[in-house]
Amino acid sequence: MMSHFALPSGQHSVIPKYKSERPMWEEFNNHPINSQFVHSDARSSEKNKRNRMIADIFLNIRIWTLFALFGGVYIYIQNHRRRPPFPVINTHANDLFHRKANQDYATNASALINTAFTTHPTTPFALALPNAHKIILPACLSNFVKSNRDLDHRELVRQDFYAGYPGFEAQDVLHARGDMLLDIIKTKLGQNDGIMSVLDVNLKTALRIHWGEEREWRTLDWHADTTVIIACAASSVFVGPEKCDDEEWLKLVQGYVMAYFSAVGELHAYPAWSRRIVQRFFSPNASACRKYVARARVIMRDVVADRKRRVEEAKADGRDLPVWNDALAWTQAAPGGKEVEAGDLQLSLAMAAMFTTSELFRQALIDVASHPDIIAPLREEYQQQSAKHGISVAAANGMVLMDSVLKESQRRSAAVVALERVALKDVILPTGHTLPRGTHIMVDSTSLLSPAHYSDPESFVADRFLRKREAGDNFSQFVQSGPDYSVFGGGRHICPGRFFAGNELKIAMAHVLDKYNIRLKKGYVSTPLEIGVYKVVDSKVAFEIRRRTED
Ligand code: HEM
Repeated sequence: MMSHFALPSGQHSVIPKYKSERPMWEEFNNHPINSQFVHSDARSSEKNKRNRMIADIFLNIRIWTLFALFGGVYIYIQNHRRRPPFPVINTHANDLFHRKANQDYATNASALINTAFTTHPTTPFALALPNAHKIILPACLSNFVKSNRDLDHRELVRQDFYAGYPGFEAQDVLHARGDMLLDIIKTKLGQNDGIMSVLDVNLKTALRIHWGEEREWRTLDWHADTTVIIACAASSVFVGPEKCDDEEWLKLVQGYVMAYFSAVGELHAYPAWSRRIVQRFFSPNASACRKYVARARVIMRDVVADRKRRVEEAKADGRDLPVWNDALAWTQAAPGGKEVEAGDLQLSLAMAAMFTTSELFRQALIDVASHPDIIAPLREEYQQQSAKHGISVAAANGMVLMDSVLKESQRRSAAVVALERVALKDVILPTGHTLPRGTHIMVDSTSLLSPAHYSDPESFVADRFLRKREAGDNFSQFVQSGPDYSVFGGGRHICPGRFFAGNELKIAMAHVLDKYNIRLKKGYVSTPLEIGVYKVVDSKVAFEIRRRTED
């Protein structure tokens, strides 16, 4: 994965290479200058004495008893401290190291939650995750959670995703206390006609390069060939023309996102006290993150310097100044933007946008390929809208069937919880229960697959949300959040990137359907994979494509 990395030129000359494989202290003792102070016989008898002392310590039963005692007290305190003031639904007797609880969580979370609601229909209960207890609140509290300012999303993400650890700087930037990046996402990315044509051109190019022009059926390299399409589209708007189709940059952002989320998953499994040590010294994914950050900073500093140079040259020549319409330019122009490493900003955008959007792209592709009768109406809708409005926000807004398809795919592949928050102080719930400060909460979202809310909830119904929308339901558009639909969150933390994600996905899906025939391998039935309370799109799909002849 790292082979594409060239270290910044000249770096080897500033970092002196340590010349010996021996431990540093051994070198110190053996160095002529130091050894002259110690006579060699005296030195060896000293060494023997020291070795005997170490052996004595390790063979001493009292020392081991002390170790065991401290260990036991530590585990007791940890378990005691971690116990929440609500019933835990995956607790087991004699499960000292939470192995059974973790196993239950990993393989059976949604069933556990559904069962728990039969005994606690309107009151909170707790779910033990490998890194913390999470309190699950009933969906009837979702509006309370969305509007309560003492229940914070950003602080939760900072805690759960280890902001402040070296290599995880993208997280620090994304969930920093200021609003610079969020404002840019909200104001510049969402409803900006200027970026629609950029997305359009780059998606066409990305599909031609990565999916090809082959007129015979072939199977995609599913994960890589779908992620790269979203990476190219997003990069065209985030980093701009210099790097949006640069192979090293595209690999870097995809590699960082993958390494970062893998490292976070690994760290969850370690006790809190050891995570910084593991992250710093024993996690290859975290170490990859540090290298990616260092390289991203170098690349982005060069791009920023080059842009500055071009502006200066244009000024000197009396030419019109060059203008860039991308997140790099917007952040550079924003107050405080220049103080943040441009590389970190880019990685943080990639982290927020890449995984979420490419997962939904994959799910929508699977759903549409599994329901081929919907393909012709979707193609027709795109043709009509682009003929009427050109490639624009208005055209994307007019793609109402595609909007419904995306929301339906999202409904079926969403996590069984939403609205993850941490209590910044003690919070009294409308149920009368108190959430102590520091409590992590999630709100039940199992209604997304409940027959009480959706007829035939397990099935993909392409126009389900379109019909609701036509019947006057205000919460049925892709970007809308409602009391029972919080896949983009809600309240002041609602995902600011949802408009951009919607536009990007609509154009990406339209181009795929316009240019390719798509299908799943014959007989293949795909379902999302549940990992705890989250779901990931089927990663093993044999997804087949063929370039269409009509153009
Ligand atoms: C299908 C794609 C996406 C999904 C499903 C998604 C989902 C979410 C969710 C669930 C939240 C938490 C909201 C809450 O709990 O109230 C969130 C927050 C956020 N999202 Fe997205 N997101 C997507 C795409 C994007 C994109 C494309 C961007 C950026 C360009 C983005 C940027 C952010 C940011 C910055 C936050 C933090 C907001 C805050 O803390 O106030 N997201 N997203």
